[in-house]
Amino acid sequence: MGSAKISLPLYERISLKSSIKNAFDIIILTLLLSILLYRLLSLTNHGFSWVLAFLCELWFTFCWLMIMNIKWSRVRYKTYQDRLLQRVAELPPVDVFVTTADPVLEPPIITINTVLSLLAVDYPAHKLACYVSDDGCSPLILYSLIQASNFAKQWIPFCKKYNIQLRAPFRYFSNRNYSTSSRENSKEFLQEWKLVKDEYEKLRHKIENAAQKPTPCELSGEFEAFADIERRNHPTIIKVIWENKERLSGGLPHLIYISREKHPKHPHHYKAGAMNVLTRVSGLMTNAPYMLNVDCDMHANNPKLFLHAMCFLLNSKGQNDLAFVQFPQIFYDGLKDDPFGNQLVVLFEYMGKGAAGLQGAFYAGTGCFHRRKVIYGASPYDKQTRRPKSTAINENMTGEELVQVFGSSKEFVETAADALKEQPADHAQGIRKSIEAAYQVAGCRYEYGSRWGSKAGWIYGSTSEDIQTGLSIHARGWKSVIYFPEPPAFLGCAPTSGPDSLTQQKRWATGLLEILISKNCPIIHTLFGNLQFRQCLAYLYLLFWGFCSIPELCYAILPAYCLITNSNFLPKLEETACYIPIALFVIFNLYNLQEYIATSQSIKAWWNNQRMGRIISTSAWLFGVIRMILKLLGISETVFEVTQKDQFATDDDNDGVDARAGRFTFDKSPIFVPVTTILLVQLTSLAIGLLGLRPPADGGQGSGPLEIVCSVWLVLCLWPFLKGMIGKGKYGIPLSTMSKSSALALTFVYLCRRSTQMG
Ligand SMILES: O=c1ccn([C@@H]2O[C@H](COP(=O)(O)OP(=O)(O)O[C@H]3O[C@H](CO)[C@@H](O)[C@H](O)[C@H]3O)[C@@H](O)[C@H]2O)c(=O)[nH]1
Ligand SMILES: [Mn+2]
Repeated sequence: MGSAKISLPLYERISLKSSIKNAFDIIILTLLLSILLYRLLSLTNHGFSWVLAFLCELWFTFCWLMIMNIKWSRVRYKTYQDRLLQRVAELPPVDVFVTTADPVLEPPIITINTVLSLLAVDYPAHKLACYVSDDGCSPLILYSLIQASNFAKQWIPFCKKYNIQLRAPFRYFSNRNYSTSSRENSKEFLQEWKLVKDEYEKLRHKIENAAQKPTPCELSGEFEAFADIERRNHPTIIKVIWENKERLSGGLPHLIYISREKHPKHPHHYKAGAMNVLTRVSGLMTNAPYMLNVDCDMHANNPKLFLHAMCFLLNSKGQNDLAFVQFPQIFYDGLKDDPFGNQLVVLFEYMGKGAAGLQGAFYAGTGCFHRRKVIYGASPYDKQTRRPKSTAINENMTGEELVQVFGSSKEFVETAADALKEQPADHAQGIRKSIEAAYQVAGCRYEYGSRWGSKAGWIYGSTSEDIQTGLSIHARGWKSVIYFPEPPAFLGCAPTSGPDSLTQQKRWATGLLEILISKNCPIIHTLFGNLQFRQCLAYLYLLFWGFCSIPELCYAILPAYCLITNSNFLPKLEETACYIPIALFVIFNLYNLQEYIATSQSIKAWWNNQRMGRIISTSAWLFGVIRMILKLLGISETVFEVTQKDQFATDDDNDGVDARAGRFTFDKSPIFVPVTTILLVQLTSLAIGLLGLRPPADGGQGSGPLEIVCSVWLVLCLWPFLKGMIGKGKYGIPLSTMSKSSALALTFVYLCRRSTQMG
């Protein structure tokens, strides 16, 4: 092996700068600034609506600047796996974490498919350990994992022998189109295929049957710990389901089940808490220098994904300050044309790759490889001094300092010291030797008096623990990348209903605002830490999502207000200035549409996303703000509401998916009130405007066609709600929501009318 080869980089970073796109960004910015200027110059001739419009547009311009900041430095990467295998004699160990929280919302069959896909990746099995955290403390999950590990003994050799690409069995067996190679058509293969498929079907039935029963099996033996326990009040349960004792590279990786202790009196910090328990228990058992974390619904879709990640993490040149490798969240069996705007393709393509071109990609909570020492709170080396940038947590800490940060478990603190020094773990005694210590560090009181959740591990205090944790990593000066391999590394489930998407967005908005008002605010990290200025702006763009609801709401109400009061907030068609908003509207939407087309999505998907954008910002994000205020006032705590995961196609086609699946459904939740109200207000104002019921205009400033166009556009955006007004059952807006919204809409119309009479 020549030394020239050794020095070849394992990945390449390619800039995606596009001057055409930048030109359009600038055109849009110029138009926004022109509107602002026009409003300032004509402020004296106009009243309240003009000022409000100005303030909203000021906010939109600010947001646009932040968006430009992210998009202007987009990068993509390319990895060289062949060089990796030439360069490293031995691949490093990786601990894999899977989190699940509710056996009903997250069916175990989905979780075990994720686990099976990860156990079967192309990576030496004795370097892998898979830890499953079950926050639902469900014997069904343990039962399913035990069954799955038996099946794995057939599944993994089968995948490796025939080099199967899709290693989540439910996906593989529902999709056979690509098995075209001659080997895969041999008689031997077909026989084995049939055998494995039958075994998988048996496994599936076993789990489905077990799910029907109150308990999956008798709660004795391995399951005794689950007898007489409550989900929110129970001791720790840890089970080593499988240990690769002989440390065979072709064997089955370790598989460990963990349900951490819970007690109503002690906060458990949702997913972040679960991740920290996984971190500690794995530290005791295997202490791999790298860890991969995935949500239970995100199966591995590319068997080489670990090698891709290692190309980044082991590339000596950039190695020193690269903290994590994120893979994008991509969803399988998404509904046609993304009716609920939750497939996030454009978000990852532009914002993900954009942030990667700054200090680093955002951590998205799943599909991410971390360095253990980074999660433990270490800082990167300063290039000049060759010392860690910040001295708080580092490899030279004394035993006492380690205890202050990592808690009182002597065993764990020893492993943490090794992890910080990047010293390989000693596996001689097997993983069961530390089981007692593992019970201790999984206890609900363990973290008191330590720095878990503040300086070490996943950071607490936000329901968007992913962004918060990534931010604290970047704040120490680390970098990160996002990589889009082909085929995608992971595929997961997106929420399959309108309400679920709104709940998810509400949680995100709340969590992001929680970060903004915490001491983890990016502005503080830029002033006093190592967060780069442009990266800070990129974070602010995300953290402000919730606040966008207020200008969006005001701007949505403006055309209606103008139609009802016969005033205007946009220039008249006679004025040349009217071309500014018209041009902005057309160019902005075409620009946005182009991003959907460039990512191979349909025009309908663009339309659905932009319309969900209006719905989400005026409902879910608004509730995010309300939740944050309630938390600030100490009235209620924020909670992590787990998203329902559905498994679609188990048969050969997915046309079987209900044609109505994309239709919006409603329930009694107050989250539907604002949008319903906006719609009612638009309809009323259009009726007033079109039927000539407007009051006389004040000095020739009456509303014009542009206000009508805005109002009609909004009605089109809120079409699912219009359908909901006449829909029945779950497709209809409940009467209680309708009455609340009607009352609000009537009050609004009345107030508008009164203001004209008084004015
Ligand atoms: O108390 C809890 C709550 C949730 N989870 C797990 O957290 C994961 C994410 O939950 P999900 O309901 O799927 O939320 P999503 O909105 O789909 O998740 C996105 O947003 C979250 C932050 O809001 C991130 O943690 C996720 O990684 C990211 O995919 C799942 O594996 C859950 O099992 C727990 O382990 N414990
Ligand atoms: Mn999810």
